[in-house]
Amino acid sequence: MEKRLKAVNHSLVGEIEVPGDKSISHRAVMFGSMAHGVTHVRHFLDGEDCMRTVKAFQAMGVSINKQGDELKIDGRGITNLKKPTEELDFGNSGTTARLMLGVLAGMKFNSTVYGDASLTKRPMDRVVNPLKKMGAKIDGAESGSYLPLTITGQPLIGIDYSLPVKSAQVKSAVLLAGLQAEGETIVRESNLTRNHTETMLQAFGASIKTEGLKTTVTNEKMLQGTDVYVPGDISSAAFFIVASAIVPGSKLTLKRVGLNHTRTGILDVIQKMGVRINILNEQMLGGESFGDIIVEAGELRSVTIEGDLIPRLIDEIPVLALLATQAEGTTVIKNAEELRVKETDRITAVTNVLNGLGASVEATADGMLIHGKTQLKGGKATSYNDHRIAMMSAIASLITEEDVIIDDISSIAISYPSFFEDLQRIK
Ligand SMILES: O=C(O)C1=C[C@@H](OP(=O)(O)O)[C@@H](O)[C@H](O)C1
Ligand SMILES: C=C(OP(=O)(O)O)C(=O)O
Repeated sequence: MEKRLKAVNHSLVGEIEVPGDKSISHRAVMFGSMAHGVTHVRHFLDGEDCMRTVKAFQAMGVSINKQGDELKIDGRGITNLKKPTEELDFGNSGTTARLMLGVLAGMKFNSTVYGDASLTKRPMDRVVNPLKKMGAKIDGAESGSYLPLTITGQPLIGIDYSLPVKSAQVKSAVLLAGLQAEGETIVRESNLTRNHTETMLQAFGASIKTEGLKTTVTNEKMLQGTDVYVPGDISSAAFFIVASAIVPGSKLTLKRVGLNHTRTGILDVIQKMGVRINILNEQMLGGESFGDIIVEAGELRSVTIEGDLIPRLIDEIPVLALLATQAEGTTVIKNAEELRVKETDRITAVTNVLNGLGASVEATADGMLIHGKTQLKGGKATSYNDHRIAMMSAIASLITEEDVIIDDISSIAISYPSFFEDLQRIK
């Protein structure tokens, strides 16, 4: 579905509560299903990706009832999950695919999993390799590097594994397999990636311990259901944070947004760029902190985004690149090669879309150079069927001289089905 968007000629003012965090929503469904007893989830993200995870567990015999953004999960326990009634379709969801491989590897049954055209191109060997070291039997194209994959459930043994990629999905897959493995499973990271798996597993009663960059989990088949509140997704809030930062005179409040330190790189970067941020009403539930973020536009300057910061803002880089087009000087983004294996190659996609709208962006092997400040003109934008690229283009339209026409906005339902309603509310 194509969409034409017009610029605004006034500042943005108002309040938005973005939907629940995608990473936390996936994990709530998984751990609630694998636990014994009932788990209630509040402010669940009712997006296409998380629904893939819901459907996978329903196919394994778990009763999951959804009413609006609330879920009631009647957990079956890890050992009582049933052989799926069908091949599992993970759609566009990398998180579902990687984490579910860790769950399925140690089951007593066999399963087959597949995804859409984008997911079929994304690397699965990063997860399959450590799982094979644990004793898993996973078959598919190129030694199991790509979906579709067939998993022959096996007894697993713990490993001590150093992550070769900065990926929370790989870390989580190994930890979830570790719950079913004999002995200890240790995962070591070189950069801290999002830690929602570790935090939530603790709330479900797993014996898991993190010391610096090392996480250890032991066999735990008796997770206990608990209630989960899902804070707003900072990766979704990012679009409105940037909107508020690029439209002169704006002041937006984003209510109850997740503020887990492993996810707040965007707040550090935009403050360095000159955006004014205030955090109010900070609270903590289930080990996850959240609060209201107030964002006020200011004079923007360029920054360098690299190293340890990258995993803390990886999904926000497309919209941060848009922000950088409005900053004086050259913004350098490096060490972000992971962007090349997301829903699309996001380095190529962001460069092409922003240049098409009138920006000056150079792609590099592991990032981008964004020369600012440029007046964006507008015109056609390709979404590459990637939700984050489509939403970045929609936010760009707020400041273009002419309309922006996005070729297809359907991918936005992956992570933010109510995006245009929220955009309309502050426009
Ligand atoms: O664990 C997760 O929920 C996620 C981890 C990140 O992926 P990688 O683990 O591939 O970096 C992120 O890009 C993705 O949107 C969600
Ligand atoms: C990369 C993303 O998700 P996933 O890996 O789950 O497809 C994303 O939401 O930007």
